[in-house]
Amino acid sequence: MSFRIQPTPAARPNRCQLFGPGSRPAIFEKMAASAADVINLDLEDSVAPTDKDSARANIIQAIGDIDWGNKTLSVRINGLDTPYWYRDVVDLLEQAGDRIDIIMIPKVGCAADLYAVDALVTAVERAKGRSKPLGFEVIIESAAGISHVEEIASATPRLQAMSLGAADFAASMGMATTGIGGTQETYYMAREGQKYWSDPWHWAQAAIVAACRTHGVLPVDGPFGDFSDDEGFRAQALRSATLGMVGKWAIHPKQVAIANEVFTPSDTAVAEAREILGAMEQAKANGEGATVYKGRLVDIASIKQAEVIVKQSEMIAQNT
Ligand SMILES: CC(=O)SCCNC(=O)CCNC(=O)[C@H](O)C(C)(C)COP(=O)(O)OP(=O)(O)OC[C@H]1O[C@@H](n2cnc3c(N)ncnc32)[C@H](O)[C@@H]1OP(=O)(O)O
Ligand SMILES: O=CC(=O)O
Ligand SMILES: [Mg+2]
Repeated sequence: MSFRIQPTPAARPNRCQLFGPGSRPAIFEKMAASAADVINLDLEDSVAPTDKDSARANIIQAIGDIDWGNKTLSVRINGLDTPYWYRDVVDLLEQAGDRIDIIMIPKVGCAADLYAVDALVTAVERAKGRSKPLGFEVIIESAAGISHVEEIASATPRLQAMSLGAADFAASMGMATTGIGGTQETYYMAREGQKYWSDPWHWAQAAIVAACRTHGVLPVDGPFGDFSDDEGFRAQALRSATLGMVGKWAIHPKQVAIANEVFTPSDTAVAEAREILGAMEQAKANGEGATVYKGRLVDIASIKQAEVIVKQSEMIAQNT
């Protein structure tokens, strides 16, 4: 381990973030009743420009009126290149009360974007005497965002989570696709007449996970647009979990259960992790740093791997 210890991210479940347009208040109660850990009420791209003001008013009303239980409640504000974002921040902080936990800042391109929002949020919080500091989450969904991902991850102590936004990311990168996440038909290797599909999101996800883990931020996989494709959603979520992400967005309620299942360590995985910890306890008692578990090497690094699974499982059990 480096002299600098890797910080621990917020200890809260973030297996699924369920989105809904702020211009569709009829679904807010359904979102609150869902099994998602995080609710994202949207003011940005699912809301038409003509509906921005009414969507903001809907969300402010609903934050106070609806029982959101123990969910993390987040509002996605508009991007810093729009005329809407400052009004989103000011009205939410001045009118929505303390129940809002986080704002999600889209299309972040550099640390200075977060500095600007932090300055505004801090001023309004001080003016209003808000007792609970507002958290931030960001979406990496542009060429600039992925290029500056590490400085963004370290930009402010308010930052709790960072998502990959596959739709805008693809557009910004000039990728030849209209698909939102998942397998891309044209991204394959060919050998002996067979196609072998590859994962065009992998490198961006890995960069996000590394930046997040360096700075104690939760790495999250963003939307999977084809909500009729459960198998595709599950495969994408499994790849994200394997890379170190802690959860995934749902853009339709049917995706929530799959995300929760994938990002909750299974009983089998937890049992095996505990057995590895037991095997290493025994090894330690024997004065050994390494031993054999089910025919494979386990050593002191295996303790840390097993602890990731056990701690995640315990944290979820304690908070859901
Ligand atoms: C690229 C990005 O930025 S993604 C993030 C921004 N996008 C969003 O927020 C979009 C969120 N999703 C939606 O708006 C909707 O789910 C849509 C438009 C995709 C589909 O909506 P519908 O056509 O109503 O879906 P469908 O008919 O299958 O809905 C089934 C039920 O789930 C409800 N429902 C639909 N979406 C949601 C949601 N996001 N949250 C909670 N409930 C929902 C419907 O009201 C319906 O309820 P009912 O059975 O009581 O009538
Ligand atoms: O905002 C999300 C995206 O995929 O774009
Ligand atoms: Mg986007």
